[in-house]
Amino acid sequence: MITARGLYKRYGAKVAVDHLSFEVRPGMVTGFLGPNGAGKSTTMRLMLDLDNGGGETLFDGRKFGTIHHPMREIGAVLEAKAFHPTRTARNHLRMLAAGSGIPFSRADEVLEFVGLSEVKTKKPKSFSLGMAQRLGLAQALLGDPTTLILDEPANGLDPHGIHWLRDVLKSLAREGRTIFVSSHLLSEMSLMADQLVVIGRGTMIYNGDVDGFVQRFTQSSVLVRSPQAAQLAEVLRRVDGVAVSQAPQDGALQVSGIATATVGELAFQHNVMLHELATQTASLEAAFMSATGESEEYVARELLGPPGGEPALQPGAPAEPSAGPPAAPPVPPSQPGDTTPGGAE
Ligand SMILES: Nc1ncnc2c1ncn2[C@@H]1O[C@H](COP(=O)(O)OP(=O)(O)OP(=O)(O)O)[C@@H](O)[C@H]1O
Repeated sequence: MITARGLYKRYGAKVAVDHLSFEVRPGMVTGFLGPNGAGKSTTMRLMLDLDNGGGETLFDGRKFGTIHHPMREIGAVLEAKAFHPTRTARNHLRMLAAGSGIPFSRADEVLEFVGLSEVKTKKPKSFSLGMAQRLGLAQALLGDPTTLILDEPANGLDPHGIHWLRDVLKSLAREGRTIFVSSHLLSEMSLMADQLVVIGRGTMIYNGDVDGFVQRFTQSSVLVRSPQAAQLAEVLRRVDGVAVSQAPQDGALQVSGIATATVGELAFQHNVMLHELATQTASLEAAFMSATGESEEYVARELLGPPGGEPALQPGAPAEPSAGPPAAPPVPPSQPGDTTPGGAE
């Protein structure tokens, strides 16, 4: 169990993490979400005593600094490529193992586990980002820790790698470990996480289960198909607070502001035949956009105006807010579920 209390960090006048308190429970995966610059990495660094700031974090009731061999209790990956520049992958892990009283044989075990056995005698500087992520996870698992803290571990992994990572983290959680993982891949997070901590501009937006987050920040709707759709739409529009729209292609009704069961009851009462009646729940991505839209700090702006018109932003001109880093260059269409406007850190 991780207990974070009053975490606080300021860079000059900028408050990066603003009195964050939350718990991360064992036996499940807790996702850590927030827009770019929300303070996720800073929070993780504070939790691991890698940054000076306010507040405290307890791991099963103990502060990080008081744990004798932290690697054997807490495995962390905060930066994908933080490896020794000249050692091989295996020697890098052996060196860390030696410092924590972990047998050398464990290095080969974890390399095998993450699928890097074939390249264990290669230097990590030649590794792709995805391979580096795998080595980072191997490093985190070296001491067979009960707690894992991972910052963007899916970054750079291919679809197979992402699928593999999800299975690994879920099964590690099922073994009773505490898993705290940040990611921008929301579709992935919706498949992986049980609980969420969502922050924006350093402050808490939501702390609870995934379904609760989606329910709180989106509105579910009801999909209805009926040969008497027009008649049913008329009935539904008479109900207070209900909005009905009809798809021009197939005549399906999209109804909001009413429970699915009530739609079924009204159809029955008015002798309307139904071919389909389904609750449509919004995605985690939709909930994230709605929950964090206000707290998005770094918002990409269009570089080019309409064809033939004035550019909206001259190349090289500063983007607001002026206190932040330079405007992100235009990015290609993002992956499904990827809300990162400008890529990783
Ligand atoms: N060393 C630093 N000096 C000054 N400001 C910093 C420093 N590190 C982070 N910040 C600022 O603190 C805020 C939080 O940054 P942080 O990297 O923790 O966010 P994040 O949620 O991890 O972002 P991302 O999703 O882009 O990785 C940002 O506004 C960032 O610019």
